[in-house]
Amino acid sequence: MGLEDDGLAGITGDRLPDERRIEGDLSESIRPGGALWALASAGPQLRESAALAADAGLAALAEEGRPRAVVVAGVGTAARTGDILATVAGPRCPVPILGHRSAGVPGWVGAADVVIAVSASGRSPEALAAAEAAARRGARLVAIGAPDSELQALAERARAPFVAVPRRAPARLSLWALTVPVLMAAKELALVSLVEADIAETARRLDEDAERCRPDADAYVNPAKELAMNLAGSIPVVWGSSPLAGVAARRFGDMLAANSRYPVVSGELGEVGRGRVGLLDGVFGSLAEGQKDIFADPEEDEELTRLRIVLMRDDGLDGDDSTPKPDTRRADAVADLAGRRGIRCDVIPAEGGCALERLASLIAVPDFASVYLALAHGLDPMRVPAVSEMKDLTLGSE
Ligand SMILES: O=P(O)(O)OC[C@H]1O[C@](O)(CO)[C@@H](O)[C@@H]1O
Repeated sequence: MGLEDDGLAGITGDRLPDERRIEGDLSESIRPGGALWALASAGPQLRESAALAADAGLAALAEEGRPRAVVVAGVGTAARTGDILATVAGPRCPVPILGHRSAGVPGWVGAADVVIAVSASGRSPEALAAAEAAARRGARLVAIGAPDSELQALAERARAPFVAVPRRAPARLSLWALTVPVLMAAKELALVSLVEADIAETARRLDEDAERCRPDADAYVNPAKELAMNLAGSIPVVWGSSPLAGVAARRFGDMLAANSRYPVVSGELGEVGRGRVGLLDGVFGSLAEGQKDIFADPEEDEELTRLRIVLMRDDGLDGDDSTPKPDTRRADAVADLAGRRGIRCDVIPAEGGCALERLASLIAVPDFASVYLALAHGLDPMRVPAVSEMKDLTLGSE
């Protein structure tokens, strides 16, 4: 499709958010295939993918024992599954887990390694090139993506296991369907301990959060609508207080950019505290808040763009000695810093009894919030013209 067909003409929406848009008729988003429908299917996605992965012959991966390294290859949401694997495996994982976001695989990959190629469509040039390179170099390969895709054909030629994940929604709305097979592959390699109860509890939590965030629940009882309206008109700054919360923060960045079209700053507090936290003192931080004095023109004050912090707070799991306890002082400190400057801050606490569930507890509500924020601006969260145009303009450049 060319620029004229899918360019600026495809962009509709309103610069100013209007809460009435998310309290009204949302039938377009809740019909099968709509954005809210896809997010509400997170729990079922997880269960279905676990069953598909269990039947995909992943046990063959373990035949040659522990690998030297695991490379998760793909782009966008597919690449996020590698970040999730690394955080669920934790810092004591005996082998390195690396995300590879460009075509092919790193130069050192060879027969001692495992490559997990992930692509929701089964078509991304990056994942295809990774699968091809892995097979050529004799690395153990597992591929995850749409059934009957190029990726499946490639995996079959390489006699590698393939987990066929049905494609019912865009990749970013299929995070859980793509993630579970990656985790199950790592489980076969004894790199993560993921028991059935972890999957069941995580899926249950996703179901419960979907219920809390359902379209007919008003903003005062719906945490996603509340978060969306808190962020409306601001520059969201999403910081995670641990490596696990950092993954959730970056995921929220992906969703705010693609669905709500908001510029986002996201990261992990350990790193942020040594540099980026400086933005609290800038034009959109304390300088904007400083305008709130009794002499300020209220209209001008309203027009100022401000930062809004979302703090994803992970205080660790009692009794878990596989992961060092996160340093809670960082989360306290950033909330304090924001308070001193008058910058508003929403805190989302991690809950649950295992890493996967804790991650889900930080991702589910923000995922819904990104869609509600898009809808509040009259934007279609499913159509992202800039992404389609980018694809057109770079076709064949890989
Ligand atoms: O998972 P796939 O199909 O390889 O796509 C990779 C990425 O490309 C996009 O489709 C954008 O081009 C993203 O939405 C997606 O995460």
